[in-house]
Amino acid sequence: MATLAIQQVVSDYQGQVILKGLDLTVEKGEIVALLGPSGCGKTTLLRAIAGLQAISQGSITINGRVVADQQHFVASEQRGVGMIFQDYALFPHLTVADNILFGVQTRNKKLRKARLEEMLALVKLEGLAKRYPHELSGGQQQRVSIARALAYEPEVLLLDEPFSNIDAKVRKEMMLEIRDILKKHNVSAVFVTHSKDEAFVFADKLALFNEGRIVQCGDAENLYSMPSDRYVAEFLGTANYLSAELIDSYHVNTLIGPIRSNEPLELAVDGKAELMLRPQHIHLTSDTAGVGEVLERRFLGNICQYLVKVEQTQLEVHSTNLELAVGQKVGISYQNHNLVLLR
Ligand SMILES: Nc1ncnc2c1ncn2[C@@H]1O[C@H](COP(=O)(O)OP(=O)(O)OP(=O)(O)O)[C@@H](O)[C@H]1O
Repeated sequence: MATLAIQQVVSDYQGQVILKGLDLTVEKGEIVALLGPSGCGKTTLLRAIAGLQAISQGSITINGRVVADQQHFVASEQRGVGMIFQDYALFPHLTVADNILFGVQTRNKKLRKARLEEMLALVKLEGLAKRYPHELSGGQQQRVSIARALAYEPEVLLLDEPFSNIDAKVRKEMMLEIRDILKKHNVSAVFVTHSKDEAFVFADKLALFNEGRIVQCGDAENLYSMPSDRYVAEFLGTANYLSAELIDSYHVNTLIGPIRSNEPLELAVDGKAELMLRPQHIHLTSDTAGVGEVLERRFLGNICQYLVKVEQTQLEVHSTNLELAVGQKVGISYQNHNLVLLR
């Protein structure tokens, strides 16, 4: 049984439909990123799961218990969800210890003390129990908010842009550390972000949003290498497109010659499509009789980013060949992979 099941959820604000029929499941111990640009409905879905936003259609089920549908609305505090916000939302007048123990039900002093110590050790804040939030760094405050959410032993942990206030220099390290904590405790989590880089580092599975819909859901590698459309392809990285015509179920003809796919291709009846190639799939060689011409060269350290013109098409190429100059003719080949054809 999935920890969280969202089925055909629709939600609106004053008649404006924000979530347009979403399906999503989160398995036990899985971390799922709700990823997409600003205003696409990620936070609205998180709020609907938390019970802070009503849904008008569909259902939300946590460990087999319906918490929201047309007949049911379980109050937020009875859903077993923990929330971590962008601004940490700690109680400023409570110490670290009291913040962490805020949602812990038991009144048994021994159990409370043991839970506090376990949580402080987990988030590496031993010795800071008596401090107040304003006496902590941003990263330490974030750890307290995590300890508070986990101390309550939520069935699902919800995180709303939890890393956006953390200094870019330590953000990745912090994300890996928190991911490690969630994995150790087998916590099921849903995490909102507009950053693909954060989603790649922190999540097991990505649900990519566009205007109130989930356009594709799966692990990062699968979405990156097998996007269902141009929106997904471009949200997750640079994409080049070449007009392609199907030769047979493994080959297409393109401006740079025939290209072979490792897996059989699926294509519309007319046999025409756009072939998506990532910048690192294209190889360049110095060749005076080559079909391409280097228009731009940008040195990026271990690679060069080239803009190459082939007839009317421009391709962005990331290459470890640093020797090519602007104006030079180049031969173009490709790395063997499973081709992606889009309409
Ligand atoms: N309280 C509200 N009243 C009316 N409309 C709202 C309210 N909150 C959000 N909206 C609208 O709902 C849409 C989705 O907002 P939401 O906050 O879910 O997006 P988001 O993907 O989380 O964006 P961001 O990354 O900017 O937080 C937006 O068009 C927004 O203007």
